[in-house]
Amino acid sequence: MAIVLGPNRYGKAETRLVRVVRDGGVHHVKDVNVSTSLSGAMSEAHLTGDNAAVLPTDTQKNTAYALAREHGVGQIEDFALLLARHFTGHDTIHHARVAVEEYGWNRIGGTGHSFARDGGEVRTCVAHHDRDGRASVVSGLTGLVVMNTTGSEFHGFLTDPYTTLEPATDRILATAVDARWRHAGTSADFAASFALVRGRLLEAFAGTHSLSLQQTLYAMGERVLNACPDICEIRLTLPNRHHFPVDLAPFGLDNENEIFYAADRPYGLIEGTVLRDDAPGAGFAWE
Ligand SMILES: O=c1[nH]c(=O)c2[nH]c(=O)[nH]c2[nH]1
Repeated sequence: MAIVLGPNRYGKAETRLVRVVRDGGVHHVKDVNVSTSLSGAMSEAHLTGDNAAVLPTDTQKNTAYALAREHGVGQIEDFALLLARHFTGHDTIHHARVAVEEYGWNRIGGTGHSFARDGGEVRTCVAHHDRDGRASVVSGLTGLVVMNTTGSEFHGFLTDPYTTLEPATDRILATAVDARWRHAGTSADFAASFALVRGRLLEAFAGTHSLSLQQTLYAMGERVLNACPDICEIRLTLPNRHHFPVDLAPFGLDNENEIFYAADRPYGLIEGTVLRDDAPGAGFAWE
């Protein structure tokens, strides 16, 4: 029996980078969180402590800042690809994974330099690049909180001796959408495609008469794939933010679907992938 080194990677997690571009008195803000993760000829580093192949995580952080200065940030997918491609320019770095989150800021006060953070929604992406020139991009969003106050049912489910859930024919359906979608190529108009996907997700959530969150999930994925030829696969994670009608009978009050307890846990967690049946292989895109 021998003990050997298995898969490994390393990088700088969560480099916070804010870029301010000044157009006279009108400022533009890009607020991102960059995480790099590199792999390659790292055996000696692990086995003998020889660091000759190791590009320090500190350098990786500096590279994010420097390339933002030289090239701007632009669409996070393009910036992530730029960084990933850059790192694989080193002989010892065979593969780079770069994840970027973007936080939105909205203008306030009419000053040109005042902003308020854009709720809890975050735009995301993960780019991969290897030394053979293979690359992939997955875009996404998290924290898109949505609710339908009617148009949602859940009944006809499997029951057993532990079932207490009452069938529902008119319930609140609420979730915080976490969606990630895989592009077939690496050169999309990522701003336009993000806007299109976000719009279709919202449209499908609002427009689907739901018999379950699973059914809504599929409808959302299907709507995105129908609208975006460049996207071949979408993965959705939908926490079911349960809203339970409160029993007000002890107080002599009725409650016709009006007063709810918004529970934060436990929550149902509905996850699924919707893809084209001819989607090209994902390779390392989801790693
Ligand atoms: O849309 C739903 N899907 C479920 O699988 C489920 N399970 C549950 O208790 N409530 C719900 N709602």
